[in-house]
Amino acid sequence: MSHRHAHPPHAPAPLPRTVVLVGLMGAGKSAVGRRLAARLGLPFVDADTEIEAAAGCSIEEIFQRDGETAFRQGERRIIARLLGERPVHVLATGGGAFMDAETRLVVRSHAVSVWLRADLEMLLHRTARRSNRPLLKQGDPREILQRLIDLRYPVYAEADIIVDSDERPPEQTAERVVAALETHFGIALTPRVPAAAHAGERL
Ligand SMILES: Nc1ncnc2c1ncn2[C@@H]1O[C@H](COP(=O)(O)OP(=O)(O)OP(=O)(O)O)[C@@H](O)[C@H]1O
Ligand SMILES: O=C(O)C1=C[C@@H](O)[C@@H](O)[C@H](O)C1
Ligand SMILES: [Mg+2]
Repeated sequence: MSHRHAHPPHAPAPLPRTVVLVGLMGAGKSAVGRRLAARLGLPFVDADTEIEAAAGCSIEEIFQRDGETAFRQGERRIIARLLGERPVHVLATGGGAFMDAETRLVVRSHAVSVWLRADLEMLLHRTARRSNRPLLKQGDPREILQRLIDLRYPVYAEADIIVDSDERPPEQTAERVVAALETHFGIALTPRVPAAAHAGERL
């Protein structure tokens, strides 16, 4: 009967599409994406990491050795493959990925896109430490990020959903993405394996 296939009470409404996170370097695509995936009980995939694994070296090395154009080609190919082959997941893209028209088309047809929007000061603060951002080493980070904001924000604005990634902790940003997804799809999303229920079963 239909009951046998019904979701157990604590199962989520299944997310119909992969969530693709877009935004500038430091927007929190990786940090928020990892938490969002955990919250939704979905696998988390980081396109930058996948590109590095496929190339066998870091993004900085790809930029140095093969140039940005080659990196962009690899990025386009890997994102198309991930969205075509992987079941529903949370995908953090590299900051430049959504600028590619072909990638935007693939994202539009396979996924729901979420722009994590952050202002210049926030981005500067968050990118001050970590590397893997060869673009920020080409000059003054403030000037570079401001230029990228001017260039990219009108395109990021094409995303299905926009969530502000501000000074609040990434967990809260992830929760606001969940709420926006619920509104977008008109469904209720609950964790696949609620921590409390899981612990309870083990007692
Ligand atoms: N509220 C927040 N939301 C997102 N990230 C935050 C927040 N607070 C602090 N961070 C930190 O900011 C840093 C940059 O975030 P993250 O690496 O996720 O950016 P990104 O969008 O993946 O950038 P890139 O495009 O370069 O990969 C991380 O160290 C992250 O932990
Ligand atoms: O904004 C960008 O163009 C980039 C962002 C990073 O995620 C990496 O994909 C790479 O450093 C390029
Ligand atoms: Mg990242």
